[in-house]
Amino acid sequence: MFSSLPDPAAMPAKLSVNLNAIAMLRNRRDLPWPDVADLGRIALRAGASGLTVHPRPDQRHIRFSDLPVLRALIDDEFPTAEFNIEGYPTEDFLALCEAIEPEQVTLVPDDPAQATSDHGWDVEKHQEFLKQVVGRLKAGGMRVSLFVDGDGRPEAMAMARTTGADRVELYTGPYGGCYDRPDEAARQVELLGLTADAAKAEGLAVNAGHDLTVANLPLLVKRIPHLAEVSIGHGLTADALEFGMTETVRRFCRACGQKV
Ligand SMILES: CC(=O)[C@@H](O)[C@H](O)COP(=O)(O)O
Ligand SMILES: NCC(=O)COP(=O)(O)O
Repeated sequence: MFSSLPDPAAMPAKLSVNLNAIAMLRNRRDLPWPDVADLGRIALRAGASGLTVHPRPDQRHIRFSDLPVLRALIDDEFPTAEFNIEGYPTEDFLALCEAIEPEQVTLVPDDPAQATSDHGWDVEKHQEFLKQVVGRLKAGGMRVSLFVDGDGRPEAMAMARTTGADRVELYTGPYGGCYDRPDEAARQVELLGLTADAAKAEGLAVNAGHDLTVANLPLLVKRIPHLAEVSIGHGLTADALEFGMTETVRRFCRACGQKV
């Protein structure tokens, strides 16, 4: 069912640490801790390749004021790390990206009222809009990734390519939700794998994220040896409470196949 031989050309997936959950914890009080930038620094020192944030219009997690601080952290202390900003491309979001200039923007079709992201783009329906947004962000020097469902449909990846996006990010929520159902997890990872194969055939690099954990990463990276990056927040933050941020980032890097 899964490809048995590793791709010798494949590099282990990079880990981008999503700071939304830490910001949400901070926002419980009108106090500046836990400090999002301090935790981002610890994550990058421990071996993460980048930081991800998903600012939402109500700023219930990351605040807009966090963005320049995180940009400066990467620029001043970790110049090879990447900043990934995720979100729905409103005019405000696009202007924010143009001001901060993240290395990567991940476009997500979420509604402001949604608790969290729970589906990828219907690229066929939004093709013209996405083409315009992708073109604008790429003109600003940013890599663009589209959040897509990992449902194994090759035609969706062909559509994604027509927008001019560089990458797709596979929505791994349905896979993450199978933590106690190994048979269904195997089915979901195969669908993700088929989607990733189709994306690769279209010349799109592949990221993945949502509800990934140390336990479910190894099967994902085995099925998708060309996986470029995973962005992880919820499960990683939960583990950081138990093991500390440094040890947790190392565990996640190892689960990606990195030697740390
Ligand atoms: C795009 C995506 O999958 C999300 O996982 C998201 O970035 C997580 O953000 P929250 O933790 O704020 O729900
Ligand atoms: N892009 C997905 C992401 O950044 C993190 O999602 P989660 O690990 O918080 O579910």
